[in-house]
Amino acid sequence: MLKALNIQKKFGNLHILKGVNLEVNKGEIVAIVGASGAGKSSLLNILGTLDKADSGQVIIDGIDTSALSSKQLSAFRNHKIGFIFQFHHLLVEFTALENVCIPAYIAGTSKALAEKRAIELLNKLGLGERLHHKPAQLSGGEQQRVAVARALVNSPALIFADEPSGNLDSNNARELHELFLQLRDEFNQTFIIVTHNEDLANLSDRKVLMRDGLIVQE
Ligand SMILES: Nc1ncnc2c1ncn2[C@@H]1O[C@H](COP(=O)(O)OP(=O)(O)OP(=O)(O)O)[C@@H](O)[C@H]1O
Repeated sequence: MLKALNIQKKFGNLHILKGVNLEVNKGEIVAIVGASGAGKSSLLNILGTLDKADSGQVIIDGIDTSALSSKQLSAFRNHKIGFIFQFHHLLVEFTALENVCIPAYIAGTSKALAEKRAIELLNKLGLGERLHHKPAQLSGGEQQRVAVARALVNSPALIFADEPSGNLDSNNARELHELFLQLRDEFNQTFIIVTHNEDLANLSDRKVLMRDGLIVQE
């Protein structure tokens, strides 16, 4: 599903990633853990094609992403990758349903089909009664579940999450973690998650420990 080969990244004089190799299989939940500053978010951004490595390759679903132009890469991200961040980044002036539909519209899906898929997902995530609420009218946990539905709407091959439960209380965090397991079990969904949350790291299929720009244990 994903293969990263010898990923290197420098910011100025700082050597942030020093040759990271990682392989992730379909249907796997992989947690990237490690101390603050180890390079976890930098790695996630490169694996998710939001940032470019100085050298090395990221191959997703058999496609070498380093060979894609920026336009091809945008389309690739829209179709193949879903993102969930610590702060949900929902658009405040749009409803839950509209927020979930937006990536589908960008992918060229018709309004009818996008809404059908979005409603299915929002129902599944327990938000069937909240379709027309705007983010400010939703709880933090609900907002994050809308962000999960948005990440799923184009049926991505891979979901990247950076501290997805970092902004949630323990009950909402637990519910979100259970949702990830359910999506893995039902849809064989693949997740790569950066987290400091030990519960989430422990329930993942594999923990990858980063230290000082390298994976030190898989
Ligand atoms: N755009 C940037 N420019 C310069 N330095 C950066 C940039 N992004 C990250 N860094 C530096 O790279 C190092 C790794 O940062 P990164 O955010 O990947 O760590 P992390 O392991 O995710 O940390 P945390 O757990 O605190 O989020 C840090 O020293 C950070 O200051």
